[in-house]
Amino acid sequence: MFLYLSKEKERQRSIEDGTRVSLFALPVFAHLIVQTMRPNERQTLLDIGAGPTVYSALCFRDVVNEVYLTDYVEKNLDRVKEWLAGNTTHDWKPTIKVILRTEGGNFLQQGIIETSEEKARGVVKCGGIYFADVHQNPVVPSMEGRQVDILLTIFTLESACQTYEQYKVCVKNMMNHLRPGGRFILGSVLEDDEYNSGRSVMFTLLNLTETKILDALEEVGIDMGSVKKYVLNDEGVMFLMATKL
Ligand SMILES: C[S@@+](CC[C@H](N)C(=O)[O-])C[C@H]1O[C@@H](n2cnc3c(N)ncnc32)[C@H](O)[C@@H]1O
Repeated sequence: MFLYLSKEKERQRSIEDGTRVSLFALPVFAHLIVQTMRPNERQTLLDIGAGPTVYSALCFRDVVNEVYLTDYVEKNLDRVKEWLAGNTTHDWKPTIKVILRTEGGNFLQQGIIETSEEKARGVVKCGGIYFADVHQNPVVPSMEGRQVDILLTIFTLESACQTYEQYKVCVKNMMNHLRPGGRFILGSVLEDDEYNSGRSVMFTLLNLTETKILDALEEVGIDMGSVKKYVLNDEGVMFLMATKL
């Protein structure tokens, strides 16, 4: 029992490390999208491999009308459904504070944290919470034949794939859910084969270089001239946003 609890704590800490970086990158991309896409061009966002998290809904609450949160693990989807129903045991307020601070907003303003969380719930209520498997086509069976304006996937492909060949197929599968002219947002661990908290290995990962990732995106019709990327060498992660041709 003790071992289980301590593993769970470490898992939580490792997820928090990744989160810190996401909460910097996603609000920046959200801001860029508002500046470059008209409201009617940015109605829908699909997050593939959201896990038990609602970061994308929180960061894009004012950018799109519908957010679809998806994952492979049913338990993760249940956590998100609990949050949507207002029954969550996880306190999202500290996360919302960080997002508001990155956005340059006044997180001390009375009621702003609660309002922001309600807005995020609203966009997920207009969207949905679905099963996804990046190895399948369609990746999200409930959205078969549907394409969204923004497709986002953070730290998912490298944990779901064991070979680079698989990775390229999964990128292709996912891209079928993005409309031409839509934005693709990727967060990836670079040049590492394990996701850890510094003390123990949490997940094994496909070891990816920046070049390999960019090559895979070029093959599936991403406009390479549109790529905006942040490589955080100290953290060993890359975030990028690009347009599908
Ligand atoms: C490291 S977590 C990232 C979660 C979240 N995106 C974040 O930034 O914290 C990787 C996620 O990928 C999901 N995943 C693993 N295999 C998958 C697959 N074949 N299809 C879709 N999602 C998958 C896992 O369930 C997990 O939630």
